[in-house]
Amino acid sequence: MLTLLTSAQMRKADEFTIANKPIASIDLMEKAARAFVQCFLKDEFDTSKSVAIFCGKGNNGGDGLAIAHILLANGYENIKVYVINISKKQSDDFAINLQRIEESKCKKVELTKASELKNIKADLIIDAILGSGLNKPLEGELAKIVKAINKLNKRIYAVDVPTGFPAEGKIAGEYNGIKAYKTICFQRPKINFFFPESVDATEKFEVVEIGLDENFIQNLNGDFQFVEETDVKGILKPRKLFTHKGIYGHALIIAGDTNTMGAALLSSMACLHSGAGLTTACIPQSGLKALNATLPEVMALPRDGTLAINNLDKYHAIAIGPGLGFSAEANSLLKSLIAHKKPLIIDADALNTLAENPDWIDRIPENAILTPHMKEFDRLFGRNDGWWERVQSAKIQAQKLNVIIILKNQFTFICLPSGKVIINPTGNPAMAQGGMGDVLTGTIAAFMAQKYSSTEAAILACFIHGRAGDCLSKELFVVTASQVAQQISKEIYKLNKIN
Ligand SMILES: NC(=O)C1=CN([C@@H]2O[C@H](COP(=O)(O)OP(=O)(O)OC[C@H]3O[C@@H](n4cnc5c(N)ncnc54)[C@H](OP(=O)(O)O)[C@@H]3O)[C@@H](O)[C@H]2O)[C@@H](O)CC1
Ligand SMILES: Nc1ncnc2c1ncn2[C@@H]1O[C@H](COP(=O)(O)OP(=O)(O)O)[C@@H](O)[C@H]1O
Repeated sequence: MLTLLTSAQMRKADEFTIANKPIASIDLMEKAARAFVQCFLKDEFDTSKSVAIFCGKGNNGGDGLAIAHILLANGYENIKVYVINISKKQSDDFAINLQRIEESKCKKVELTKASELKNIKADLIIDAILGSGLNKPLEGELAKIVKAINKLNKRIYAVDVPTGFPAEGKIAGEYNGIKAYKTICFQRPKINFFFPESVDATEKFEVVEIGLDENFIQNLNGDFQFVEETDVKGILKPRKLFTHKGIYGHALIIAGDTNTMGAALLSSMACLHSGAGLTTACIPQSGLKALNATLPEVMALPRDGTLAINNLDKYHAIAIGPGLGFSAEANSLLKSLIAHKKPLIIDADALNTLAENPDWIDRIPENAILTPHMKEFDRLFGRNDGWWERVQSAKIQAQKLNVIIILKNQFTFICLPSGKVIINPTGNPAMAQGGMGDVLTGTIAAFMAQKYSSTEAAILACFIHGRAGDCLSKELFVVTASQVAQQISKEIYKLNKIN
């Protein structure tokens, strides 16, 4: 699991590396600039293009100056550096690199006013005005300069973080910073890149390694962690010889209503393909035919208004909610399940039922998993102004209630009772279609039935669900929830095989 860093922690990692490795601060900057250029050249190999590099006077600006130097050495002849005179202060490494630029053939001008930008005719722009040192919103002439740079309408590459975009913390109001095509950031992605608001600041980002001390970074107490394929491989267990269906647990999916039977089918299908030994779908009578016709492996537990919780003892994991609707029976089932202390997943309509019965929330069993999307989360725990606030709130609730909150989005945030937030990197917009969350719920239920811990089940399910969508989307514009459900077994197989 990769630990993500705040800007303050990044500075600590920087200081530690300089103090403990044989590398001086200016050489670390040079290394960062080289790593940036290497990445930049993968996209931009036409050295006849002209490049305008906008530099502030801190270390981000220092990087920009070093990048100018290295690009010149790589055959880019038409480089011009614009030093933005926004402050009297300058960092030591900026000063050293400025001296180097002044001694080179690189063209350099000082820029104080947005109006001076009118005549700039570069093919490409590199933004090195402000990086992780941003400590207040952009305003005054600097805001005007940034606006004018955006208006040049050229492809912008940002160094480490686009100027004006906070690397972490609340993203306030309307974004007025640099709108980059790509941000090439150092050692770790910025936490805020995982929130939807970042689309205004950068279309994409790429992380380059600059040689900071990895041991030190991993031992920092970072709240945010990032799942890697190796983590998933480390958790997944192979199916052993002589095992039988009883070993892999019995999952119960309480889902579906007259008009939303599909949700129950999708969840149950995903549960089957994710390896539960037995899957039972608790559905309305009206859905029996559909279930038997489409998923013959799944058993049915019809809901006829008399279902009682003592029928549920034999199940190893219970998921409730997909397409469940809002009946008195569904209400009382959820209420009694909460008291039942079984491995539990609460999704969709069951989350909305919880929101209408807030006094049940405190009684949710330990390590239960809640899988809200943004709207369901806000209904449950109150409105949030932006994603930073929402994830902070999910983090607090997961700790307070001792549950796992899987806050779903393009990047899904798995908030643990320990206060850690695990970011899932898989998944893509081809998956933005109804039923996808039902599939995730079935997958989590299957892993819980197979006796993975709630945390493991959450990590495995989110990663593999997204990976299935990623694999399918290589040749499909949109992937359906059924396709993802059916792909899951293949993805588990691939991950297990290479173990
Ligand atoms: N591992 C690492 O960490 C490495 C980091 N490296 C690089 O260092 C970068 C961080 O550099 P940095 O700390 O010097 O900050 P930077 O972003 O250049 O800002 C400078 C000054 O700007 C000012 N300022 C802030 N907000 C403002 C505003 N809204 N409007 C106007 N002014 C504003 C503020 O001055 P103040 O307000 O305090 O007077 C601040 O001190 C990082 O992004 C990466 O590129 C690599 O070189 C190597 C390894
Ligand atoms: N743009 C996207 N990128 C990655 N994953 C996505 C994207 N859009 C949707 N998903 C995934 O699809 C699922 C959608 O869940 P949800 O909104 O509950 O769907 P539904 O209610 O239709 O079943 C989540 O797991 C989410 O992470």
